[in-house]
Amino acid sequence: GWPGLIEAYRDRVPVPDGARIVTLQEGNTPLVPAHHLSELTGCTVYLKVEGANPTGSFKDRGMTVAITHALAGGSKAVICASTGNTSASAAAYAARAGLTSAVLVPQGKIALGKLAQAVVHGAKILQVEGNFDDCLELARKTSAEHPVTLVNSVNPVRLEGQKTASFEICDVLGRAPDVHCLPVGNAGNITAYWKGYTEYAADGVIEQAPRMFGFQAAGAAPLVHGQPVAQPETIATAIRVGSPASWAGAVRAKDESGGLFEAVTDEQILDAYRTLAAREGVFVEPASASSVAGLLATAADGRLPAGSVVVCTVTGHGLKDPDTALSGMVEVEPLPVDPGAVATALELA
Ligand SMILES: Cc1ncc(COP(=O)(O)O)c(/C=C/C(=O)C(=O)O)c1O
Repeated sequence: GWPGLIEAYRDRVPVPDGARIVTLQEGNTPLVPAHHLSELTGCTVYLKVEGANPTGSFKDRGMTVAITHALAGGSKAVICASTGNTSASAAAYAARAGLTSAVLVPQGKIALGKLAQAVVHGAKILQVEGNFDDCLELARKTSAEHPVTLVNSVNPVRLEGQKTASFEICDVLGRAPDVHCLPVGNAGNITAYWKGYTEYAADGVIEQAPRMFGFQAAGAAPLVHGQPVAQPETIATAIRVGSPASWAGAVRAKDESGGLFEAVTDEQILDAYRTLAAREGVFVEPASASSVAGLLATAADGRLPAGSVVVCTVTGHGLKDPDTALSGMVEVEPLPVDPGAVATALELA
């Protein structure tokens, strides 16, 4: 069976000699053909469904490596700032490794499912009076002054794990896509994908790396504006980041690949979110849908050439954010135990 990322890409993911591998068999996620999106755009579109990872987001790719390194280095505790998925993943992998974990989350801005994960895995959860950017600064300062390992994506080993998604895509398709769309918050993931594609291209595994299309929420789009956003706002709380830690890496990926950054509104994100669930059968959290919102926007305005082979990474499972999913629900009165009532309710009668 699938051994997990480190074993699967042993020669490409560095771990300390003799290290005990901490894995939940993350990776090897589905690359689902998106028939409806392909029809809509005139492209051949695939979804890289990262919600299929053990804790429901792509963060597990980086965390298996970061926790393996932390354990090998004799750490007893790890810390991270998070909009939710990093903390969920850190809590799970730390628990598996017997390490304690501390997570700093922005007050009131974390999706329910992610908080539940950090709680159940036994993380020490600290809500910070500030946004994600404040949390990250606090985590960095705390780990600089105390014996606790920082496992945010500023820790480069995280990106060594996350780059494996590019390898999987090329291994399955037998080539790189022409264009890769993904949501961008703290910008570790776009940086990691570019690293993976360029490593495969340098080794001749693929001929051409894709153009990287990074999408940010319109209210939290520092890379689009070229400057930090002081008060980032979006329903897509996972990418509610005003000053990406991997800013330079993201700009390098965009420039070197001939790609682009673009903003998508919360409305476009929610439309894509609903279309994914209703037409492709794929349930993702709002931030993840921004990659598909961007696909649709750039196909509509001609920046995405028809006939392109496109992969959209959808980064987290929809169950992470049940509130947003249920916000569209119409309340219905309970029915009597009567088939006639059901038929009427379903307008079958
Ligand atoms: C579902 C989902 N989609 C996209 C992103 C953006 O990735 P980056 O651009 O690499 O930050 C995140 C990031 C989450 C955190 O940063 C965190 O959990 O602290 C996410 O959870």
